[in-house]
Amino acid sequence: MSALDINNLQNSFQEAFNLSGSPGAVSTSPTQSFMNSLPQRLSAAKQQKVLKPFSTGDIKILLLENVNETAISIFKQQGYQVEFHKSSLPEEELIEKIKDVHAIGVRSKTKLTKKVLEHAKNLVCIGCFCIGTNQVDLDFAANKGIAVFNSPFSNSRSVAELLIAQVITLARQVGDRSIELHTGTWNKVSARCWEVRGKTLGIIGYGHIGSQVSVLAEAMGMHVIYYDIVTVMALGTSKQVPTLDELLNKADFVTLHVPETPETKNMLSAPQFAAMKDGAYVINLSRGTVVDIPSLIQAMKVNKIAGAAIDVYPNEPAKNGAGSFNDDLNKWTSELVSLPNIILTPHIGGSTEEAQSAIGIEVGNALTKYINEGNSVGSVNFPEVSLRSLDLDQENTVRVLYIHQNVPGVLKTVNNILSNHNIEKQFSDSNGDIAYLMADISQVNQSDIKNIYDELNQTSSKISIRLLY
Ligand SMILES: NC(=O)C1=CN([C@@H]2O[C@H](COP(=O)(O)OP(=O)(O)OC[C@H]3O[C@@H](n4cnc5c(N)ncnc54)[C@H](O)[C@@H]3O)[C@@H](O)[C@H]2O)C=CC1
Ligand SMILES: O=C(O)C(=O)COP(=O)(O)O
Repeated sequence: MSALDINNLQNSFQEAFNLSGSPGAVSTSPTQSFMNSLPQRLSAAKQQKVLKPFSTGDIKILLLENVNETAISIFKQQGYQVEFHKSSLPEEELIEKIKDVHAIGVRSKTKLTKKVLEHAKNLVCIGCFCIGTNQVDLDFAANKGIAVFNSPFSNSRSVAELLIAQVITLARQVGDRSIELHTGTWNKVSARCWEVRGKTLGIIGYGHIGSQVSVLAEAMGMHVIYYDIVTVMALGTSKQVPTLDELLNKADFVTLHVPETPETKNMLSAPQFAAMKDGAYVINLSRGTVVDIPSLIQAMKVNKIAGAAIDVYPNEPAKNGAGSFNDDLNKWTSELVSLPNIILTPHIGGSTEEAQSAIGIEVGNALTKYINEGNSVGSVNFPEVSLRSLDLDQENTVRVLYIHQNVPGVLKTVNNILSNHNIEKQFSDSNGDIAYLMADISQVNQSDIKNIYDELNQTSSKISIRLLY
């Protein structure tokens, strides 16, 4: 089913959206219900405490951190209710708002921790409108039946291009010359300014971004070496080196493109700076936890490191504005800004029109397909399950979405519950402790729907259930 076809999937019913409190007798007919006005249906549902067909107009989405308008437009086309904020929210406000919504869209700043997610009563999915997903407690979300989606490479090129700009900017001390001239000082120098041709770029993390960087750097005549925890195919004439130390010993420029994990925390600290060539340059466009900034400051003060470009920080301000990047946030900020040849950018690696627009479309469509169809393809914490579209021409067909613990015997129990009906199609997959079964069943009468729901709800390994029709 395409994103546009999803518009048609209105005859659906979803207890997980919790529009009507606990389930009671089913009283609305699926075909008639979509024709009713939303306020009518809502008020009927509230009074009778019935399970009722789901309408996209009931879905509430909270979008934070200036998620792109392409996503807003996709959600509005579906008729979802969209609440949009330009910045992230303080934790207490986030907790208040997350209680009510069915989906939330964030970028890299908003932390969706266990503490926050515990308050989410209706949440079925999270969209990270970026690459990184370290800001979300993925395991906790999965165990709560909340699928998380991201955009794995829509901003990779933007990051790689910025890295190339930073390599040349550092090699030529462009930042310092620009600051000087802004304040009226003409300082024409060539000492310790270099071409990048023939120099060695060391890439730590040769994934989507690192490998793109490799191609661009070689086009400028740089030699490329890289270090990664897995063996990755070398592009062009680049070479993988077996240890981080070897990379640090050989590279003129060291650039980081690893995710935030416990293993990458302070990956560059005092011993690693000591292992680098005298006069090397460091660039961090990955995550603020990966470089130990006080050690970097020290290495720059003794001229071990000739320059650095930093885009990401352990603590980043919640919103744009003057005075927000200061020592209250990161204790060393004033020391960092006073160093020569240091380029500081406010986490803009992925911030281009092209990237943001593409991310909005990609994640917007992924959330829509999950909400409307149960299709979890692309999820980072869930089994990836999809079925072709629900056959709307076929009367009395219901899609069962059953998220459960991955333990023996579940399929037997579930199929036993579904066995009075014709199982048209079914797909099930697991990812660690979580499993997800999707089935389209036909020959289901209105009165059967509540029974199916109740029986599935009593199964011991159930995490969450949605029924769409
Ligand atoms: N500054 C910005 O605006 C942006 C920052 N990022 C950051 O860049 C990171 C990398 O992005 P992608 O290249 O798309 O990720 P990716 O997942 O395609 O590649 C990451 C690579 O790092 C490697 N790796 C993981 N742990 C490692 C370790 N301990 N040592 C060495 N290698 C290790 C992986 O094997 C993989 O090849 C993201 O996780 C995100 O944190 C991404 C986009 C924009
Ligand atoms: O894509 C990523 O992981 C990034 O770091 C970019 O984050 P942002 O969308 O700019 O908050």
